[in-house]
Amino acid sequence: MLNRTPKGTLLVAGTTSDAGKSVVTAGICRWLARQGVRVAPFKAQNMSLNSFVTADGAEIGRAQVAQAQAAGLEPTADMNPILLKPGGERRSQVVVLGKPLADVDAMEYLAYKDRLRAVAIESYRRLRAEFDVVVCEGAGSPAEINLRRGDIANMGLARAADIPVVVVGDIDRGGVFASLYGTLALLEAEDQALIAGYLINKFRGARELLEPGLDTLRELTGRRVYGVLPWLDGLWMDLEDSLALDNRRTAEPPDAGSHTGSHTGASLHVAVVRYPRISNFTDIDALAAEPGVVVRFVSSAAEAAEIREADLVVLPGSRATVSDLDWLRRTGLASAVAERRGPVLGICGGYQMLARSIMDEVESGEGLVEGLGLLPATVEFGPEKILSRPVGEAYGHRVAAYEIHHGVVSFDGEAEPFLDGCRVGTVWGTTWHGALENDAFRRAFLAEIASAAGKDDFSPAPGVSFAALRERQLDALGDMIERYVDTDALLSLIENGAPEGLPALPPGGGS
Ligand SMILES: NC(=O)CC[C@H](N)C(=O)O
Repeated sequence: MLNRTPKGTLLVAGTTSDAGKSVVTAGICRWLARQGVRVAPFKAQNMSLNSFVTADGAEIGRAQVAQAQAAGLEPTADMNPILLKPGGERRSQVVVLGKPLADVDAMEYLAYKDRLRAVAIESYRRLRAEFDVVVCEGAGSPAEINLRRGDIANMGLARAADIPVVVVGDIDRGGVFASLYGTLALLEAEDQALIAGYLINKFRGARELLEPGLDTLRELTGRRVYGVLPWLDGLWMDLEDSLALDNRRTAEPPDAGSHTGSHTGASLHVAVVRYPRISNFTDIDALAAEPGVVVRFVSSAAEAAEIREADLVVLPGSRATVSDLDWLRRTGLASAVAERRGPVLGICGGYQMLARSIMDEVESGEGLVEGLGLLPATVEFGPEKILSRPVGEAYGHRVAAYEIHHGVVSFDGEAEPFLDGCRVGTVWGTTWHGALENDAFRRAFLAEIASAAGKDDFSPAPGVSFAALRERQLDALGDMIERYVDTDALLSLIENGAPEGLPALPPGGGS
């Protein structure tokens, strides 16, 4: 426990996307919360297709939800006031304080920026008023100098609210010294004055070998290295965006611990279709967490065999149902799905694809489109976005879930109800995200899938608690901060702001 209540703030920036900002922010939140500090996470602007619905029906990025949990809080819209959900190469839906505001291309978005900066700063100020500490997460890199003028999430925020900044660099990807140095040096002097120092992330190897580089970095920049964080396996749950998923072929099981018991029978193979606009892929994490369930992502025609051979195929959520369905057809994966006899589960966008027809003047503007026709259902897109936290039942177990969609599915009497959706034979569809996180339901569903796939001997492990896994991950991140960060120095930065007299480096900081 700390001998005082620290009050203050910090912004965690990164040299690149996926440098580990979300993980570090979550870790700092958990570390502070464990010491009785009332801390809240904040990310002014997030670009992600993994989102969640707060208790009062606001849509925010999933990473801020995990960080709120790390802080012991219910998530609120203020923690991520602006969420950009890319739907095409250049277009995004702009979600402001949890509700969709507009669908814009990258140029049109510039016109919104001043207004949105004010919205974000108001959210930040509300959190500051309510909590002792606010830990902000930047977006991308603060040295995207082409975007600096309109910036809301990095130095634009830090300058507007006088927030000290630490920059996280990913040493595993290489070039960490150049990117840490260059990120600072490209910024203008006033921005540089807020960059207090660095965190090296994802380090594997001998610390002694790193030390000379750290010394040089300190000398060249006049700044601290607050810590060197180790490479940690399996700490990705909820804290990644879809960009990071590009590198992943399998959903790694988190460390389930020894208390969960084991499954019986042969492994169950799950193939998850990774379309270009896959959304809410955190739905898959609960499957990957089950011992004996092997999850693979399928994203090209070359992998069609996986679709044919898997025990279960999952069509997950999609931010662009009609164009992802078109992609499914062009890759030939659609016919592989249609030819299957074994289980298929469609979730939200994936459920919509399984319908007979999709009427969409809203998301794609394509009008009437033929679906895969595996379920006796039709979809009608509406302008209003449905954001809710439904609770229902299946297989005699309570299921708490969340919904994020414009498309409304209706099904006819041939189908049996399943959650809010339906089932015919070995094809299941639901609009609900997060259903698989409900442990008893997930086990019952997996047992049913196993028998439908002819693996009657499979029986899921009796004791996996998905909520407990999340908690353990957050604890591990809190431990990481406690162990590998100079926490006294970090606390002093949070309380006192960036030290006076930090040198400004050329070229950004003058000659
Ligand atoms: N969450 C989802 O999969 C959304 C599906 C679809 N894009 C819709 O808005 O209706």
